[in-house]
Amino acid sequence: MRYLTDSSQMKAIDSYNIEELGIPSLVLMERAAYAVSAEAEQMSSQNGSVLVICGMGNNGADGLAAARMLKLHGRKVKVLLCGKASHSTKEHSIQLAITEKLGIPAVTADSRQEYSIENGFELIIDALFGVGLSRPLNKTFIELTDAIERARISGAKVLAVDIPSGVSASDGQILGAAVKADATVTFGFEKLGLVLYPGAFYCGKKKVADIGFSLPNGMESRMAYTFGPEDLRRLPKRPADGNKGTFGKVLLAAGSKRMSGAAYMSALASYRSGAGLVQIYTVKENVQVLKTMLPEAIVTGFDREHPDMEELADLCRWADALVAGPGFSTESYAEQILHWLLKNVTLPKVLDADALNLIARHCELAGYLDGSAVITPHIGEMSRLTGKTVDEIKKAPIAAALEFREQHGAVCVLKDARTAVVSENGIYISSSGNSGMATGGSGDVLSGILGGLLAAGMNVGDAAEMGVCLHGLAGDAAAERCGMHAMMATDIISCLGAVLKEWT
Ligand SMILES: NC(=O)C1=CN([C@@H]2O[C@H](COP(=O)(O)OP(=O)(O)OC[C@H]3O[C@@H](n4cnc5c(N)ncnc54)[C@H](O)[C@@H]3O)[C@@H](O)[C@H]2O)[C@@H](O)CC1
Ligand SMILES: [K+]
Repeated sequence: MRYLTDSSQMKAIDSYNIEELGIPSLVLMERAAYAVSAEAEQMSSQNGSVLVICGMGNNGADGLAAARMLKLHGRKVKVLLCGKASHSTKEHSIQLAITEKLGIPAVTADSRQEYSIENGFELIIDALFGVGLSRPLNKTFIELTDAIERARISGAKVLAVDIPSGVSASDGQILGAAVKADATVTFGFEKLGLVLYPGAFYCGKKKVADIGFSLPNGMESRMAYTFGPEDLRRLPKRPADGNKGTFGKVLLAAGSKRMSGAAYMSALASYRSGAGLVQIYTVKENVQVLKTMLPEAIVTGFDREHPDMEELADLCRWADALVAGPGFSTESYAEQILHWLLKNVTLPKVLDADALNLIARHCELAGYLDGSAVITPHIGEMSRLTGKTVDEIKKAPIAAALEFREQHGAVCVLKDARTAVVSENGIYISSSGNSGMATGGSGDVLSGILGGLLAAGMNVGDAAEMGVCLHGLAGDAAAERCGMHAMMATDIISCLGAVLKEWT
C-alpha cells in the first residue's frame, strides 16, 4: 500500500517535521536535493550540460541545492531563476547565496534568451513550482513551459522536482500549462496529482525519495492510498479442505434479450476470481446460449412479462453475494426485479450498469442504498446518478464519490482512467490499468470480480479496492499479451489467473 497526499496534507507533513519535530528545513532539503541530483546524474552524461530552472519558493530552493551537488560532481550546470527576488523564501536565499559563492552561473527569466533552452542542454531540471502552486500559470510561465517542451522534443531530457510545474498536486489538473517530464523525483509521498490524470501523463517515470518525513498522528487515516500487486497477498486464503460453498456463491441478475454477453463476462470473471458457484438470473431467451457458453454456471431464466419473485427470493437465500445490472436493460421487468432486490435483500451487492441507470431514473430506488452496496458507475453513469456534469465529475472525482457515499452510505467505485473507491476504509485510487481497458465488457468483468470477492467473504470496502486493483493488473497483463489496441474484455478475464497465481 502506498499513501498519496494532496498539497495541504504535504504542507502539514512539512510543518510537523520542521516545526514540531524540529528537523531543520535545510536538512530535509539537502536529502531532497541529493535524490534529485542522483537521478539527474543517471539521466545525463558526465560532459553534458544541465539547466536548472528555479522558481522562488522551496521547490526552486531544491533546484538550487541540486545544481550545487551536480557542480561538485563536475557537471556543467546553469541556473535560470524565474520570479521576483522579493518572493524568495528563506531557504531559497540561502541556497542562492551558496550557488553564487560556488560560481554557478544564474540569470533571471527576463534574460532567458541568453540560455536559448532549445539548444545544447542535455538535461533540464524543472524546479519552478512544487506543492506550493496555488494559481494558474501566467503568460510568461506558459511560454517557459512551451520552451521546455520544445527543448524536450529536440532531445533534452526533463526531470521534475517533486511534481512537474503546472500540475496541481491535489488533483492532477493542469493549471494553465505544465512541464512534461521524462522523470519526476517526488519527496516523502506520491502526490495525488502524480497518479490522477492528466497529471499522471506529465510526470514520466516516478521515483519516491525518502527524505526522512514522519507522519503526524492521525494523518494516515485521512490520506488516500493505492495498491501494488503485492497487496493482492491480502486476498482471502483458500482453505485446502474448502468446497464450492466455502468459496462463495454469486447470484448475477444480468443480461437481456439483446444482450447475453454482459452476463457471460461478469459470470466468467466471478469464477476466474475464485467464486465457488455462479448462478445467472436472466431473461429466459438467454438461458440456452449462456448454458452453452458457460457450462460451469447455473442459469435460471425468468419470464419478462411475469418475473417470479418467490423464485428470486429462493435464489437470494442461496447466494452469498449479489451482482445486479450488467446488460440487464431498463425495461419494466428490470425495474421490478431491481426494486425487489434493493428493498428485500441484505446480501453484499454490486450494482452496475443498468442497475445504476434505473436508480438514476427512479430516484426512490436510491433510498434503499446502504453500506451493503457497492456501486460501480463510470463518469457518464455518475453524472446521471448525481445530476453533476461529466466535466464537474472529471475535475473532482474524489469529491463526487465522497459526496455520494455520504448521502447514500454505499461504497462508491467511480470508474475512469484512475478509479476512485470511497468506502469505510477511506479513499483508494487505482494505479494499475491502461487505455486498452476502455473496451466493451470491461465494466462487466469488474462487477463479476467484485461479486466473486464479496462471495468469498471480504467486506465491501476491501472487496471493492482489491477488485479494482486486480482488474487493473489483469488489464495490464492483457495489454502486455495482446497490445492495447487489440485487447478485449475476455482477454482481461484470461489474465486474471496468471495475476492471481503470481501474486497470491
Ligand atoms: N523544507 C521544506 O519546506 C521542504 C520543501 N520541499 C520543497 O518545497 C516545495 C514547496 O515549496 P513552497 O511551499 O515554497 O512552494 P513552491 O516552491 O512549490 O511554490 C510556491 C511559490 O510559488 C508562488 N506561486 C504559486 N503559484 C504560482 C503561479 N501560478 N505563478 C507564479 N507564482 C506562483 C507562490 O506564491 C510561492 O512564492 C515542495 O514541492 C518541495 O519541492 C522539499 O525540499 C522538502 C523540504
Ligand atoms: K517542479
